[in-house]
Formats: sequence, structure tokens, C-alpha cells
Amino acid sequence: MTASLKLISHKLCPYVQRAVIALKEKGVPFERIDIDLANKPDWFLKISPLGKVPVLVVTTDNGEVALFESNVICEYIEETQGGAKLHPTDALRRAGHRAWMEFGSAILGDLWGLETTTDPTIFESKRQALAAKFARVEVALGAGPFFAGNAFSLVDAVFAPVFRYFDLFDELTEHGIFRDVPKVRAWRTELAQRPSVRAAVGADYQQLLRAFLVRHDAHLLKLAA
Ligand SMILES: N[C@@H](CCC(=O)N[C@@H](CS)C(=O)NCC(=O)O)C(=O)O
Repeated sequence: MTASLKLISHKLCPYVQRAVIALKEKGVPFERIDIDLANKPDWFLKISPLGKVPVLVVTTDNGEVALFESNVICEYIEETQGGAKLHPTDALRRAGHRAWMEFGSAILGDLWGLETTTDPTIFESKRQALAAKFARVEVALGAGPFFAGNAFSLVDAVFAPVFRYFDLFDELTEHGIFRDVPKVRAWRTELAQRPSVRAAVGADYQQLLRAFLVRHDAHLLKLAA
């Protein structure tokens, strides 16, 4: 059965990017539809139970199914599409990869908590919590260049957008999250060069993200001063 894929997206969303990276790694054609999250269209609210992107709309001979939750979408892509394998074949290793995919989402949660904190003491404790999470990633990493050695996997697809988000965030706040984690730094550098990772955002990404952070998190600039 042939399926056509439509990814409902937002230009800055790191959860969307992991799905885009998985699709591009597999060379799967898909349509990307960006929406305005500040003004969600009715058709989107009907198919997204939490009102969040990404949603992958899969159209087959049997009709349309809307999948939500980025990691579930990545798993579906891995299970149904040809191209490079993005999970280990061994069940135990695969379960480990899924756990680190969840960890990547937890890091994003901490990052956003940090952004919305105006109190310097809370900011510092959240900064430390994030640094501690990356210290755990450091221990989990092998010799590289990817999470699982030479094979790019869904864990890489999840972490690449996390790192990308830090590019500008670091630049704005200089909170030194990556100072003591050399393997994480090397991984971050490697992922940034990956064609699928580069292609997951538009040319206006940096500019849009900068405008977003300055608009929503102007206090960070003061905290970092
Ligand atoms: N657990 C979800 C998180 C997705 C998520 O938080 N998306 C954000 C954009 S990056 C969103 O759609 N926010 C809109 C809202 O919450 O109203 C996933 O992994 O897909």
C-alpha cells in the first residue's frame, strides 16, 4: 500500500525537525506545511489532540490517519520506510536508543524552563540541571562520530535540533552548558554538518529564532550581562 505523507510543522520547532531529519535520512518524499502556533487553524486543532506540532498525516487507500508525538512519528517512519536503518536491530540496544530519545525531549523541557525563568537563583539551578543532563549524555557517548558509532540513528535525529537550539541560546546567554563535556561538543559539531540536519530548517531559521528569543526572553540578556 502506498502512503503519502504530510508533516504539519512550525518553522522553529525542534520536535518537528527530528521527524524531518528522519524523513530526509531515508530519502522519503513528503509535504511540509508550516502553521502559526499563535493562531492555530481549526483543521489543525481537529487532528492534533494537544494542539501541538508535529503531526504526520498519512494518506493511504484506506483514508487519512493523523499521527502525533514526534518520537512516535519517527518510529513509524523507521518501521515503514526503506533507506538507511535508523535503529539498531538488537532489541535491547533499540530500547536503549528509545530511552535516549526520551532523554532528548526531557532536555528540551529543561531548556524551555530556563528561558522562562526571570529569577537569577532559579535560573542558576535550572542551568545546573541542564549541565547535569549533558554530563549524563557525555557518559553514554562512545567514540563517535554519532551516538551509536558510525551509524546515524534516531537518537542523532532527536539531539541535532536540541543542539541547534543551543547555538543561538548559548550565543545570547553564554551559560557554558557544554564546557565540561568534550564528547558532547564533538557530537554537536558533527551533527551540525549533516545534510539532513542542515536541511531540516529554512534559511530564515536563525533570524526567526533570534527574534523569538529576544521577544519572549529579553530578560535573559540582562541575566547574562
Ligand atoms: N511531546 C510533543 C511536543 C511537541 C511540542 O511541544 N510542540 C510545540 C512546538 S515546538 C507546540 O506545538 N506548541 C504549541 C502549543 O503547545 O500550544 C512531541 O514530541 O511531538
